[in-house]
Amino acid sequence: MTGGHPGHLASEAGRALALVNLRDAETAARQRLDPVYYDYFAGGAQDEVTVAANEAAYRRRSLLPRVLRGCGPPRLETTLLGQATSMPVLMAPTAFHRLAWPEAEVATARAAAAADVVMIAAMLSTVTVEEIAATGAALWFQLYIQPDLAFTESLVRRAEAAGCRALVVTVDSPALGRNERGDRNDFHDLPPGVFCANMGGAGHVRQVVLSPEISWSHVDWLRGITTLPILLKGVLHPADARLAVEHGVDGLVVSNHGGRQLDTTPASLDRLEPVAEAVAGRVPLLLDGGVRRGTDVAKALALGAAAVAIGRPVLWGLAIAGEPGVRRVLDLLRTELANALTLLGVAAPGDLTREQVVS
Ligand SMILES: Cc1cc2nc3c(=O)[nH]c(=O)nc-3n(C[C@H](O)[C@H](O)[C@H](O)COP(=O)(O)O)c2cc1C
Ligand SMILES: CC(C)CC(=O)C(=O)O
Repeated sequence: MTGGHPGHLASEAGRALALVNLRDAETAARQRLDPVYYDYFAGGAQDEVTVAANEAAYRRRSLLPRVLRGCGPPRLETTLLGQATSMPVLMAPTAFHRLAWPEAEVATARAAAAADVVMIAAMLSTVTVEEIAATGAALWFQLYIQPDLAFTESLVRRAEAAGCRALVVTVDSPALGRNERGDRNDFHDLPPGVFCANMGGAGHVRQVVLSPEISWSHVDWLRGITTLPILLKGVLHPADARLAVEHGVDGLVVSNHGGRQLDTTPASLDRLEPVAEAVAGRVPLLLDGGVRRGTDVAKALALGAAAVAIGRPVLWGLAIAGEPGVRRVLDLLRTELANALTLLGVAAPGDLTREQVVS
């Protein structure tokens, strides 16, 4: 073999190609990131019990392949709430991409567009939703409903005008989770030049309000002001899933916010079946938290998710190499998922069945 291992290349493309899996991406990102920002991205609430539980839940379950089905190469294309995507994997909304890479969410969105996956753009992005949309990526918009409903409505109108195709309302955040890494690092403010671009205007940047006053009446209000599909992100209890359907919600993201809100909540994967039973197929379910392997995606789909979302791995790819880094993360997961489905003996994600996951 001639030439160096791609890891020896200094270029962004070389660094991206050197990644063999999503776990490598965290290791490589950690080497490049300011330790304070690494801690912000990697960390969770308090003892990080839930952060660990999310990944452990995938390890606890086994996959049961079928043989001799002659399926041919699997087809990964999926449609979610009318949105076509190249695979059942979305980018979860994550705040503050400029802490990872100068082009921030624009680089992330370019990777989403190149990979033909949906990016759920965070309300707390460091470039505006209009700039993110200008990349041509398929976007959904994540919203923290603000007590100032006029301001919240203005954000919804901007997301609609920018072409976002769904609203993802985060409901697990009536307060901020207690991130002790941030306390130790004294990381409580964004550095100069980094700000919540969607919250700006009239010369000042609004503080986000994570309000314990937000209730189902706000969901009803939102339902009344927009025709976009509404998903609630952060539902773990079957009773809440039922209420969501009754309130006209179009989809749910089963999520514990990557273990960053209430610590010691169960692994999101462990809540998928109870929530699926409660909604009984009336709305599609997404799942996030701890998805790091194609086999993880397969397990989530077999247990009832229409798709999964990944949070931190996107940030790791971004921190390593910007757009090519994020593309690499998505390519690796796509290749792993295709390989897993082939080995499972299924032709498409929708052909996975419940009994192919055993405990
Ligand atoms: C650094 C970081 C910032 C996040 N910011 C948001 C946010 O602004 N809004 C939101 O709904 N979820 C946010 N999340 C949660 C993610 O959407 C997602 O639920 C979680 O990251 C999934 O777990 P994973 O990182 O293990 O894939 C954030 C997660 C991380 C790691
Ligand atoms: C600033 C926070 C509200 C963003 C977030 O959701 C998170 O860091 O998990």
